[in-house]
Amino acid sequence: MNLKVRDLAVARGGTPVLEGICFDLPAGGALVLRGPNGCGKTTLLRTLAGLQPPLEGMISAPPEAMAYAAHADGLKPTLTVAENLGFWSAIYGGDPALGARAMAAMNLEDLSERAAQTLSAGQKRRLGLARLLVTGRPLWVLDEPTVSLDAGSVALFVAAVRAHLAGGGAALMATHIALGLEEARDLDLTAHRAGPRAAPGGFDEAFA
Ligand SMILES: Nc1ncnc2c1ncn2[C@@H]1O[C@H](COP(=O)(O)OP(=O)(O)OP(=O)(O)O)[C@@H](O)[C@H]1O
Repeated sequence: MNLKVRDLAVARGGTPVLEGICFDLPAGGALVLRGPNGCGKTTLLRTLAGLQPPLEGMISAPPEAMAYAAHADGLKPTLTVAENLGFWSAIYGGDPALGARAMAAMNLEDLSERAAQTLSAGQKRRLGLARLLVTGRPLWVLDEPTVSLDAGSVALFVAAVRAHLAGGGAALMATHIALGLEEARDLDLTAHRAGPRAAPGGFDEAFA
């Protein structure tokens, strides 16, 4: 599935943050959002994933096409690793066999019977990323996916992304690190910071 974004403007807490965002993300492609802390990467990803409405602009793909992995891993703390993946597989209507593949891909097999709440931060993150693999959704929307991961786990993550792209998926992610995913394009958001806007229905509009 191709994702087209045109003239997108997004806000956080009622304040415009970014505007004029345009990009194409074709099947098999990866795009990395770059920009300093607070520039609006998370806000843009949340908007694309359908968690908040855009101020304006067009997003061609529906949220149902996307698997969103936020800062919080969204794990069920009292369920085991295997049960978490089974839970998410059932939610997304995916193939239950994908759970075993996801565990292998993110090196979770030895932890399969451990409750998620007993995992280390990096292990929890690996489980959060394994969740992507059971969704069966074509567009991965990832916010700082490598936080807490060691170098070996970053490599596993990059391999999982590459496999997803090779299968016709696409990935959009915000990260501050160099992933070694050479095929990914960068989108620098610095030039898209939103300027001040007239409030709709304000003095100028009412009396012009
Ligand atoms: N819940 C909130 N209410 C109001 N403003 C918020 C809220 N969350 C974030 N913001 C503000 O919105 C702006 C964009 O934040 P956002 O989290 O999208 O940036 P970011 O580029 O993802 O940052 P970082 O690299 O630090 O993760 C920032 O100025 C931030 O302070």
